[in-house]
Amino acid sequence: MTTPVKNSPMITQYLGIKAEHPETLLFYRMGDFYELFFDDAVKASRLLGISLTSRGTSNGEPIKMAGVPYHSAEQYLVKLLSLGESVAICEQIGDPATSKGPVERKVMRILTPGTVSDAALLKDKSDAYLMAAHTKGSGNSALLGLAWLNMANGEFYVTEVPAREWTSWVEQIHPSEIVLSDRHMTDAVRPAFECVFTPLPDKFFHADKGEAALLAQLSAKHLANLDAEHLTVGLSAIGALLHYAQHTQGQALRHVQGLTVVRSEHYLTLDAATRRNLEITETLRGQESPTLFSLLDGCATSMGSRLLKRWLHHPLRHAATVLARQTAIATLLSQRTHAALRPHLAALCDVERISARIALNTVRPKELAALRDSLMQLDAVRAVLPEQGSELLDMLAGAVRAPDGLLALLQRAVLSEPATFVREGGVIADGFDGQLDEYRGLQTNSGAFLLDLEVRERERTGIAGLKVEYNRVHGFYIELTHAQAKDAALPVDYQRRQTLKNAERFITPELKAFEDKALSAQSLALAREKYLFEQLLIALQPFVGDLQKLARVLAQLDVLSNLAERARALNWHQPHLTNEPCIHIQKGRHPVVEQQVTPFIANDCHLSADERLWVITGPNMGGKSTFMRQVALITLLAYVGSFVPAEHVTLGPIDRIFTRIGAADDLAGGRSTFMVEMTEAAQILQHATPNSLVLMDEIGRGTSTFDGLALAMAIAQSLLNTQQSLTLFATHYFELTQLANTALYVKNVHLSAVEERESIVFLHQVQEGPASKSYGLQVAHLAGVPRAVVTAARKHLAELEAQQAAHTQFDLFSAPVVVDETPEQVVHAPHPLLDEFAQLNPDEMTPRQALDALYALKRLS
Ligand SMILES: Nc1ncnc2c1ncn2[C@@H]1O[C@H](COP(=O)(O)OP(=O)(O)OP(=O)(O)O)[C@@H](O)[C@H]1O
Repeated sequence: MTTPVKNSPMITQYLGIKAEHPETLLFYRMGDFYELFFDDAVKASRLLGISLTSRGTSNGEPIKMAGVPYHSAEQYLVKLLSLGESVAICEQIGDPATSKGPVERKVMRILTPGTVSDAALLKDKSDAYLMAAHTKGSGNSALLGLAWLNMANGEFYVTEVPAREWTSWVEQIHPSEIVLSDRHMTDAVRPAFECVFTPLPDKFFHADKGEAALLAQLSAKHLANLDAEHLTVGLSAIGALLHYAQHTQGQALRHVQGLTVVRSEHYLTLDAATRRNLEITETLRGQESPTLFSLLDGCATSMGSRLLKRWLHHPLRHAATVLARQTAIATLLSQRTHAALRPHLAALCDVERISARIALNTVRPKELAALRDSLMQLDAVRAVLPEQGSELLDMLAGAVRAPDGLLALLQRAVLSEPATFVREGGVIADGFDGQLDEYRGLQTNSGAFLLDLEVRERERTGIAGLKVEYNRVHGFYIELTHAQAKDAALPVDYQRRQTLKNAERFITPELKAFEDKALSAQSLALAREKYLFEQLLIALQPFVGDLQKLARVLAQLDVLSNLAERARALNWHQPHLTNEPCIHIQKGRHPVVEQQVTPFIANDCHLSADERLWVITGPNMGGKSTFMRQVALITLLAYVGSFVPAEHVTLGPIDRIFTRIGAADDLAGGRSTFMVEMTEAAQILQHATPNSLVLMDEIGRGTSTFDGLALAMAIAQSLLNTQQSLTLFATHYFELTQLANTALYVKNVHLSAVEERESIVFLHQVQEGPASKSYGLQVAHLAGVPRAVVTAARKHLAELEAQQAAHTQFDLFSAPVVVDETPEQVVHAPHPLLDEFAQLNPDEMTPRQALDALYALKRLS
């Protein structure tokens, strides 16, 4: 037989609410504290380092309890969210004075890592996205629907892509939280980085419901109006996303007013490995600097910094938009406007996030005051913008306007320096509301009234020493000494209020009426302000859409003027775009490395349909990786619309940048160095096109020499002949430099270095031809490998070279004998092995066959 559970009414209420939020920490408001109970209390005390106590019993057991003060809850919430926890905020909504039993409470909103919008809980310069994902079909044809929302500004996106691109998209968007059907929640779907996964019942991922929710959210009649008529599984993701987002906010998402349908063909694709390798916003070690973003971000506003980050991660393929940005930067530079613009932009508040907070009814009075002050700056911003030269700037300048009526409303409604919270009062401006002015008048004018009353009562009673006074316990009173009270014939309306040792206190009907008014004026004023603030928020709702547009305009101006300033400070130049697939860079530099190394040696790069593949050799530390990355970064920056770190650049249309750089184990993912290397290579071979830029650094290094060489050779040939991509191929396999002798469109270059006694001096110059040697021993010496070891290695090397010379009829490192030379083709003295070699068709060989063929060649030598 089970004994009934004995709980207090309050704990019964708590358990009822908690049952609706089993996975979420419940912050249960009790007076000035948020309390947590039972397991939540244990978890919160561990995560937050707050003390664990107990209060009362449940079922005979002490109830564990931990709490945080209401006024400093934010710091605890920041910590919990950063740890990936979600918190349900349960407020008291009933009046404690009139409640029988526990005061009524309700969960007002749920804070989750992907749905926060409070400025204090978000990073200034980063966006936090909530994403929902769903798939349809299986195998190679499986389709992935992704919808993602930036709760802090209302931006809402959807796309449908092949399901195999899951990791790449998740790493690109980098959401803080991903909502998935509980059917799909497996470890296999988890991407490499930390992210919170929230399972939802499968019924929420329903395309029809998604369509209905989307149309209702955006007040649209048909999907075609939203350019979304082709969506299928994307709608399922949208449905779940909107449901979850509204559920957490406990209200409609009024700031979500549009949908961007993302199409891969709009953007230059950067796969996950490339984003990491190029260190766009995070170094390979996961730090925020030095990165391309940390170098470029001198934006005057947080809105600008966030937009710059988005731009850097989304280079465009639409040349006209890229050109428009370039022209805007050039115009700002030529008219030196960027410097004049900066102080005006720096004075602006975060219009983007404040508009979202207005829509979500979470805006604070000080934010409205900041918004008002920013709107007053807009004329000054517009005044310094160049009048002609860039259509984009003209368009932006035209849009730098406060929405009609908004500024006037804020000026009338909000005090110049309002209090932090409405509950403190002192938010609504004088003159905005007659009733509030009257309540405030009662408080401020009470001193004058009391003095006047005192004079009148002295006259009426003839007692010169009569005093009108106030204390908190007894309120207002007229005070007389015992003698005065006895002697005088007091007016009949004097009622005795209190008798003290030395004095008598009286009250009159007039004073009582005043007291009632004055004492209630303060609380009436507070209540009135709260009401007026709520009304103000309602009145502000229609402005949200225009404010969001204004925020986007200001952010663009900030990014463009920041890119202009950076271009001038860093000596960058405007790239030229052309229709031919090519990358021509003169005197290019690596933007980040050049800040750390002086002098940085600028280098050229020329890739085109006629010169598709550069085989890059040279010593370790020679600068191969730096050179390859700088080519990719210059390409990326050019398609962001920025100027670039090079003297002259001409670029054709580029669809993707692929990088296979560096070897890192993916221990967490259970993949070895070689497996990672081959997976990335496979991705490249499957997706690269003649318009792709491919960077291959030391492919094949992770396995045995022959396997590695065979694979490197076969991959290079495939890129050359099948994908026909623009390729930089850095390698330590000198055998690969032979490719230029047998194939068209290949060029050897090397990073130069000179020997100095036992050591080596790197020149970091890209020069034509293959490297003459690898300088491995000199680099080892430079790195501090003991002299004895280097000397022993030198001996081994001499022996190996002697053996090789005995077995080999040709010297891989010697310069080829040139018989005839044309710009397109170099003809070489025939070699007996080459006939055999020419028979091979690497494109049709498996890596194993390539390896076998290589052994066969070796036996022939
Ligand atoms: N163009 C340059 N001008 C000046 N210094 C450079 C240049 N390129 C590279 N360096 C310097 O050389 C160092 C090594 O460069 P990098 O890593 O690109 O060499 P690497 O040839 O790829 O070496 P490894 O083969 O060992 O990976 C860089 O950290 C930088 O300090």
